Amino acid sequence: MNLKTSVLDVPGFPREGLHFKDITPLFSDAAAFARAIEAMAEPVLPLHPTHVLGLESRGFIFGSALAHKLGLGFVPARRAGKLPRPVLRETFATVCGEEGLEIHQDALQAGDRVLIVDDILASGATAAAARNLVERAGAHPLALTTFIEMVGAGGREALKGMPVFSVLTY
Ligand SMILES: O=P(O)(O)OC[C@H]1O[C@H](OP(=O)(O)OP(=O)(O)O)[C@H](O)[C@@H]1O
Ligand SMILES: Nc1ncnc2[nH]cnc12
Repeated sequence: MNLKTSVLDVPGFPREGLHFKDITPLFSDAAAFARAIEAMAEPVLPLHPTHVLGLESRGFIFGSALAHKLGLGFVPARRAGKLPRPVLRETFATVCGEEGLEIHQDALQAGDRVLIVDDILASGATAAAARNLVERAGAHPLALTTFIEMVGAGGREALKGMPVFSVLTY
């Protein structure tokens, strides 16, 4: 199965000069979505994660499916201001301005082995913020698993020292 047929290229979105990868066709195709989750699960099984940290919002879709498949708890990393109880917050720069990512202060504990899950790795700013949150919580960031990796966008460099697994590269 060629999963690239489930990803549509949208030049000019969300603005001129950017090239958006639309993965909604993957989600609506049960067989393709299942194959994507299998491909994301396979390399991380030997790491023995205890939790999945899913990054808002498309990382929630992959992350919750993966957590279910692996029998793990799911922790959401949300945009700033969305979680109701005390949080840890990391801010980072994106092409659209400054963003904040938060987890509940009590979401992870020392000794937890956390798999960070997102839909796409580009500059790595989002995943690096997530890794910092895991470390600040006293837990261990095991790896990032992402469906798409934009090679040459700086993601691997931003996550130096942490394994990165991706299913599709562009
Ligand atoms: O590696 P980076 O340069 O940080 O880019 C990757 C991030 O960009 C997208 O998030 P977006 O803000 O578009 O969120 P969404 O999933 O809610 O659409 C994507 O879901 C990743 O989280
Ligand atoms: N090229 C891209 N397509 C979709 N989401 C993204 N997030 C960062 N880069 C992206």
